[in-house]
Amino acid sequence: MITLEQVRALDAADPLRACRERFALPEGLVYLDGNSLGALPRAAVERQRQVVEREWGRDLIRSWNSHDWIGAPQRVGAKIAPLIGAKPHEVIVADSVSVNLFKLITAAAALSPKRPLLLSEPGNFHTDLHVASGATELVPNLRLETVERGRIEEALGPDTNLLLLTHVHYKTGERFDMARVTARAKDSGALTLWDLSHSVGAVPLQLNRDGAELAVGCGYKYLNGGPGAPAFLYVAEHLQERLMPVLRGWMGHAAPFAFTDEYVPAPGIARFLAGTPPMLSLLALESGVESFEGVDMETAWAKSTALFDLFAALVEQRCAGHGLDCVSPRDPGARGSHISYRHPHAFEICQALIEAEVIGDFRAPDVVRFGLTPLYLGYEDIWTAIDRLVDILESGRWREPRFAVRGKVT
Ligand SMILES: Cc1ncc(COP(=O)(O)O)c(C=O)c1O
Ligand SMILES: Nc1c(O)cccc1C(=O)C[C@H](N)C(=O)O
Repeated sequence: MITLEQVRALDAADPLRACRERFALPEGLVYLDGNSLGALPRAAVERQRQVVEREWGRDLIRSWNSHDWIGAPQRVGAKIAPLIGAKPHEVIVADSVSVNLFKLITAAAALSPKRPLLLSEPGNFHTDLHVASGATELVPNLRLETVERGRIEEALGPDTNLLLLTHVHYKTGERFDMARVTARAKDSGALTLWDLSHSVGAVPLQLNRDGAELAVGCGYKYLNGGPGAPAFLYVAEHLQERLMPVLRGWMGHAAPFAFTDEYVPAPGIARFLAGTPPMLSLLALESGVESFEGVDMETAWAKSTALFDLFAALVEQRCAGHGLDCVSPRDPGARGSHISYRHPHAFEICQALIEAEVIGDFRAPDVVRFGLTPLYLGYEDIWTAIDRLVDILESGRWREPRFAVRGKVT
């Protein structure tokens, strides 16, 4: 039996406890949705004020040079690099994950025009599959095939052009073995493009060590970059000069201010910029990435696994018989930083929890999902969340009709 005293002892011994102060979170709220929209870093508030009032308001267009706005995509990319085990010049911030997927799929597929297969898994995050299907209409001969994750390695072959996978599954939290899968794909002559949206800032990543060549990732989840924060993309050093962007914007030109008709890609990863970066959002993302300062990802991951284990154990201990079925792997090496449960009334339970100030989210058709963000969650938060969940399940309050009302966003 886990007790509140034991849980409080975990908080007292938590090396990341002080990090919570880096975030502005409403009192009494248990926020378990940082894997969908990260919390607000306190530093972002002052930084945004400064950017708006001084850099935009006073210095105006001079800020592109004087405040190095123009260098921000590379600068913030370089700050993300240590979180993913990449070199600073292998990461750049731009656009959304969806757009970056398009850029990398179309550029990478053109490297092997005789190989027609773009391989992914069914149930991958839908934007990945949608962008991939659009790319097949543009790249001659390319076709998209999805194969269940357990059969992906055997599906790789001489026809495979590109393997497109989400490292940590957005719904279940299942995690691929990046090193192994990348190596298998390489053996068959294919490149792998990893979507790190549910991994970056959550699980320790070593892209260089694991041989990863292409990746994209989200800025507004665990990186705490704010709603609609720009995303990032990674291209391994040795591939950068070989990839020719299809989406050719002036910011990715070798000399944007030469205003020439001819397209000459910028050297290195900068060619994957397209249009003008959204400076307010990009600088908010910089504050979000800086909220990891001094945090070792192995320490964060150790806390994530402990939060997960506590959550799972408390559900087992206190919610037995209420039909919650954990769909996330128990093996920490095989999962990310969220825990998900299947339940026929997952939507209503999720809504009742939100009313009780425990914010998780619902993923259709029947999953309630809880993000475990070690920087700003304490162990007692998990205890409180389960306390409120128990109350909702035992009282049957989730059956009240208002909890069945669906908004546009879940
Ligand atoms: C795995 C995954 N890929 C891509 C996206 C979409 O990213 P964006 O909205 O930046 O296109 C999300 C979530 O939004 C996601 O979870
Ligand atoms: N991007 C989102 C949004 O604009 C509204 C609501 C949710 C999101 C999300 O990021 C969803 C998230 N990618 C997921 O894993 O489900």
